[in-house]
Amino acid sequence: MTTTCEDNEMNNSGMDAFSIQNYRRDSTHCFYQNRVIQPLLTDLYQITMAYAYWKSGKIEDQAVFDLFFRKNPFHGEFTIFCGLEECLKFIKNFHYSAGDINYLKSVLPEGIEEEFFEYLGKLTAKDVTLYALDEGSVTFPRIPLMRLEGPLIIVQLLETTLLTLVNYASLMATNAARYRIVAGPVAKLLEFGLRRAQGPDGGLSSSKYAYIGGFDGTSNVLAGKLFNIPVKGTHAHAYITSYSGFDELVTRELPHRESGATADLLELSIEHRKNLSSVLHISTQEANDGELAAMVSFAIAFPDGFMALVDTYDVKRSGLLNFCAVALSLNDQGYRPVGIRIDSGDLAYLSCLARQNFITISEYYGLPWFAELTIVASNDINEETILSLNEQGHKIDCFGIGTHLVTCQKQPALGCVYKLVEINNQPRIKLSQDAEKITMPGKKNVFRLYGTEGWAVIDILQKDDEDPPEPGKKVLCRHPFHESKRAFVTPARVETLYKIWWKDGAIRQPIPSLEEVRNRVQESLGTLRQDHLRHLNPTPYKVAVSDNLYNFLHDLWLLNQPIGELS
Ligand SMILES: Nc1ncnc2c1ncn2[C@@H]1O[C@H](COP(=O)(O)OP(=O)(O)OP(=O)(O)O)[C@@H](O)[C@H]1O
Ligand SMILES: O=P(O)(O)OC[C@H]1O[C@H](OP(=O)(O)OP(=O)(O)O)[C@H](O)[C@@H]1O
Ligand SMILES: O=C(O)c1cccnc1
Ligand SMILES: [Mg+2]
Repeated sequence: MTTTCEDNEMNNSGMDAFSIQNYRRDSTHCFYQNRVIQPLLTDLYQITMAYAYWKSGKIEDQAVFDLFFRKNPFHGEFTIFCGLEECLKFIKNFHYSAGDINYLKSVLPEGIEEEFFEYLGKLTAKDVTLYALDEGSVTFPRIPLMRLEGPLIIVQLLETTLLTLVNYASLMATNAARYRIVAGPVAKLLEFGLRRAQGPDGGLSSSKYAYIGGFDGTSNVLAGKLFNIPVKGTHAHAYITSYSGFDELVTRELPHRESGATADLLELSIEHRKNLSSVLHISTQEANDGELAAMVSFAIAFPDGFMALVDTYDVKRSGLLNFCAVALSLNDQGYRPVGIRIDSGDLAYLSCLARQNFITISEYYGLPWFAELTIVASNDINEETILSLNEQGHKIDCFGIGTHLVTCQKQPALGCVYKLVEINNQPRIKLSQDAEKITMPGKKNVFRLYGTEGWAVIDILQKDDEDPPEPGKKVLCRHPFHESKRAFVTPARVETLYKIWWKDGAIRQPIPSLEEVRNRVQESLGTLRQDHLRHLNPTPYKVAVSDNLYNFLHDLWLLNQPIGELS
């Protein structure tokens, strides 16, 4: 299903997201565009180069650029490609306004010819062609995620913005996908990172790409509204600490869900707390009355969605006892509480303790659902914490994750680069002391070869004019730099990874919905063997070049590498 105007309007239930100042609705494709994404969101040197290209008569030059990265992030062996939809919106709307041109006149050195500004004012990306992988695909170092062809000046001018749109989106989706892998398919994952994100745009992007990468929802309300992502949340310690005793409770009554008969929820809870004290062998002496009052008031506000933070004073001696007392009172009034959140202490131990108490109560009171109450854990959780919790054994149903997820603390940037690989049909190569950094010259195509068991075996880059590999036919796959590293692969299936997304001034494929991209991530990861995905020392996935491309690359390398002289 692709996103249509109607879908968006329905999804947002008539809300006025379109009027939000910093987001605009694209007239044809009806998706939001952050207004910050515009041609001046670039590095000055792109515009300086544009002038120098223009001045030296390179207006008609045709260029090909590849956008790729050299190393998978987070010590992993895979990356999720994201950001394509944003790139397409940017390319589609690429145009310098009169205000942009005036600003550029004010910052560029004096003496720049007026005709250049006239040229810039008319510039669009209509002559650009964009090839790219599907958004949400798993990918690897050296695979060009995108290939851009078109007039040198415009394709050069796109560089920085495309990089900023792909780098963080892909890093974030990869990070989220890694959390999903360690948490397993069942645990719920909520993104709580807005307050710790790299500013408001970072916060919105992280919520979007965390969802795409496999999270179940976000606490970020605007992200929910703009991207139609499920929004979820509990409450903060402030809510609990805002009460210090029973007498601060203004409302105590809660009508029964069916009969409407009112009961004093505080009285019921105090009574249940007394009984629970002997059932759970916890003294009521140390249970905090302010905490109970806060929980009662929250339960009255949300009798159908009661979820309480239990670690404000002491999970074992206060929070759990108070929560269970209020939960039983809600049950008396015909409601089903939801669960607890633990935000400090030993999350393995406390979640097991909570689950044990829930089971005891469920058996004692004959309430099977009590054993199944949701346990949410938060507090500086990262991949390693989840792995460690898994080893220890825990009873957490849902992880709320902020700082480590959205700031990508383990690796704060994906190093995507944008390199010229061909100009006027002539290949270009960028040499480096470090062979791994040498660029792959020329227009290339990329294929994924699958084995008989359905796993992805290898990705192969070929020259654009080569015939694609065929199922059942042996393909020579070569390491791009090590002559002796070669293998024959007979694929059971061949996947062409590129599609043309933008050509002749129009988007050429249906834009997948957020849900489709999210599904694509899991489907794509599902084709990788487990050893590529494991946390510790994962096996690198092979990215090869065809024999033709190998020879082409090495011939050009020798041609361009000066021969040193020893004296
Ligand atoms: N069982 C566990 N195994 C591994 N790591 C855990 C476990 N329980 C909690 N953690 C992690 O340990 C860290 C504990 O943080 P910290 O030392 O600040 O303690 P805290 O419980 O938050 O303390 P405070 O009560 O003072 O806020 C957090 O990053 C948390 O995710
Ligand atoms: O820990 P994170 O992964 O970043 O998840 C988000 C955190 O945000 C909240 O804490 P808050 O800002 O209230 O402060 P705190 O860290 O002192 O609990 C919440 O209680 C989580 O602990
Ligand atoms: O809803 C929550 O529990 C929440 C939201 C943001 C940050 N920490 C927790
Ligand atoms: Mg915290």
